[in-house]
Amino acid sequence: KKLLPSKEKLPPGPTGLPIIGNLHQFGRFLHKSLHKISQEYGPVMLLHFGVVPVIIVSSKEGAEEVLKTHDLETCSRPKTVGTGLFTYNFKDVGFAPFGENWREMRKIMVLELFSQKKLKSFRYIREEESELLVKKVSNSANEKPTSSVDLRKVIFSYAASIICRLAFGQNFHECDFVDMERVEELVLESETNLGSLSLADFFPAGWLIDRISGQHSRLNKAFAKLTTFFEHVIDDHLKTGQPQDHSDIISVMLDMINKPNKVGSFQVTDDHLRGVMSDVFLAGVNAGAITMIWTMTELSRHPVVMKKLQEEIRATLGPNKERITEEDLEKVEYLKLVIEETFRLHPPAPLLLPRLTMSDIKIQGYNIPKNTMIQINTYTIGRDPKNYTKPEEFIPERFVDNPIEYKGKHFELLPFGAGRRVCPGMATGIAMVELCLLSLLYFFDWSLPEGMTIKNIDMEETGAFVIAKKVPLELVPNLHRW
Ligand code: HEM
Repeated sequence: KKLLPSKEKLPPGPTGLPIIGNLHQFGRFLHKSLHKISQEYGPVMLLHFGVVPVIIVSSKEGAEEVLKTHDLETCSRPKTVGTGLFTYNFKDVGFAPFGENWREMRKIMVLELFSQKKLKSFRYIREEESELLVKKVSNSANEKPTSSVDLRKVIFSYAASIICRLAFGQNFHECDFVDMERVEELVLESETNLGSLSLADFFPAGWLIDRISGQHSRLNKAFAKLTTFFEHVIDDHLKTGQPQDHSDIISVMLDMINKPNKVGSFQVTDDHLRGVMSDVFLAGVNAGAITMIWTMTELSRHPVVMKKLQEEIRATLGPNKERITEEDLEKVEYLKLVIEETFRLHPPAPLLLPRLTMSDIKIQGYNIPKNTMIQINTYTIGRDPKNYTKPEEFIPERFVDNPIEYKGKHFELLPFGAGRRVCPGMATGIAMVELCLLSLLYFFDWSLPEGMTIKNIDMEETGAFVIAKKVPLELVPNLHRW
């Protein structure tokens, strides 16, 4: 009652139980449970996660109001136990509440990683890593009999190598403190714990149950692994005396930590450095890798689309190319549509990141008080028959001559979010995704492992904020003969 003082014109929602609210109505995946509940209660709902009221928005119009009309009022983030831990007490970008800390960290991140200049100068890293990826897959294709490839491993290793080279200045192919073969385990475990809901988030004495249930210890163990990895990276920078050369974001931030600022101005601390590393490593590797895996999965389930796509790619780029470059990305129109369609059906972060209202606002005519958490369900928006015909089907052609694109201006497709908190890594993420897919589809013909049929392809999901394919995708690569 205290949190929602005005009963006037609140959104509808299912009646909850005392203390636990609506938690008992949720299944394993929040986005799917909320999708189901929204079919009954409509596109703006009020639910209670324990004692915490949460507004769920599941329509294009509602999303536009939250992310565009009320951008300044809704651009803060609520705090949870998991996000506090993995972001070094909200000293990162993704989960920092709106304010100076967020503004300064986002500025540094954009300048050091995502400016036009950086995007251009990091191009050779992305291209080199995609060549290495092709070499790795070729090795399996050259084996006799040809063996299948675990695309999850290969793709995670590709994404992690790019992110770590451009952000941490670290070439993981030559580094002995991280096992690149198992990098996906580190990323997926950290992300799942970061996004997992602790009871302490929803009940006044929930922390006690978290300790008894083991949730507290699980979070801390996963966090310790990630921290150990970061400490190695930082030590490496300190050892080689790099802080002054400003060649990567870690060097730049170490330099800022060592130079105390004038009284009253913003001071970068050790926690800011680790918070940014956490964002870059988890957000940067995970969402991109997951998108590539879902795209290859959907193509394997739709051989007609796969064939059309490969024919278009090979006809456009011509035969016997030695390597794919980012210039080639401009030429392959249908690949972009296939990725858009994958984003629609498998948005990597289906609920985006939660928002917190900073003043009283109205969404679709309902009163939403200050300090209320808002979740936008892009999973439902992507499946809304008002936005898309035959929404459950994978039809990339729906985007032909269609102005909808994914950059945050069209609210029926929001894989990167929109507004002030839109993903700053969008251009890097999309370049990584397109380059990897183009390389895999130009050089190889793909088939399912022996005995497997399209019907057996498992579509089960896993994850918390970011939703991945649970069962690794195994496919057999065959080098394409011209
Ligand atoms: C295909 C790749 C990617 C996808 C689909 C993706 C998706 C997203 C989404 C949905 C959000 C939440 C936006 C919102 O709440 O409105 C987000 C935020 C964010 N992403 Fe990405 N992302 C990708 C790549 C990257 C990369 C490569 C990086 C960094 C290396 C990155 C760093 C971040 C950060 C720091 C935020 C938080 C922004 C803020 O709160 O101000 N992302 N991303």
